[in-house]
Amino acid sequence: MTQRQVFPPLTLVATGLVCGRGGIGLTAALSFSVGPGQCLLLRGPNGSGKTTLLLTLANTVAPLAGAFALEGQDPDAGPQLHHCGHRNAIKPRLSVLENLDFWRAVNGATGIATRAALDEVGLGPLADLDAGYLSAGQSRRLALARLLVSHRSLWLLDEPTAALDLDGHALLTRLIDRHLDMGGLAIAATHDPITLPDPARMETLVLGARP
Ligand SMILES: Nc1ncnc2c1ncn2[C@@H]1O[C@H](COP(=O)(O)OP(=O)(O)OP(=O)(O)O)[C@@H](O)[C@H]1O
Repeated sequence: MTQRQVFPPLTLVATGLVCGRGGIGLTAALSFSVGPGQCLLLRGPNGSGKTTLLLTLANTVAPLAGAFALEGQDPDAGPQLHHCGHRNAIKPRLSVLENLDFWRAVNGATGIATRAALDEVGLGPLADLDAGYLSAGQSRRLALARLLVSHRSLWLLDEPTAALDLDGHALLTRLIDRHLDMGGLAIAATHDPITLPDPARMETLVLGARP
């Protein structure tokens, strides 16, 4: 249950959505909805279209058929989604803090302060290190920190646990759960288990093997 509706109450509705690459369909016609305080887990074998579905919902790849909409959106409210893709989009010559400041400037300073976000993901002590020196898991934590400084209703997360240690998994669970508490919504493609304290908040969509 949503504890306090900080984000606008949006619902992502997909109807007969077929996603693909290069004109080749990867998914069946998908119909689903994700409302405030809900998380949809995307599962399925390699190549089944999880990343492609996320890219489609991020308006990066055009759907082959069907449609989706973020219902309840105020057209004047600016971007409502943040896509956390496979790559961490880190600039190696900038410090960890400068990387996050950059993204906060690009996305709009609507979330929490950059130092607070770094503390939250455990990177506070590394704020002044060149980001190119971060380990794989630390780089992933920096990508997660971008979610916190950006304050977007809809999180699209592609393999968010990649390279994270057990503490990182717990961190991710905590971040998603708090986001849902605030009435946000999340869609996460993952091969790892993600378990929220309230399982009723989470649904799973399994994509099939590629024909
Ligand atoms: N331009 C293209 N033309 C044809 N097929 C493509 C093109 N670009 C990507 N593909 C194929 O589309 C599929 C992409 O799958 P996608 O990355 O969405 O799957 P996934 O479920 O996220 O996989 P994984 O679990 O491995 O991350 C792959 O099989 C890839 O080879």
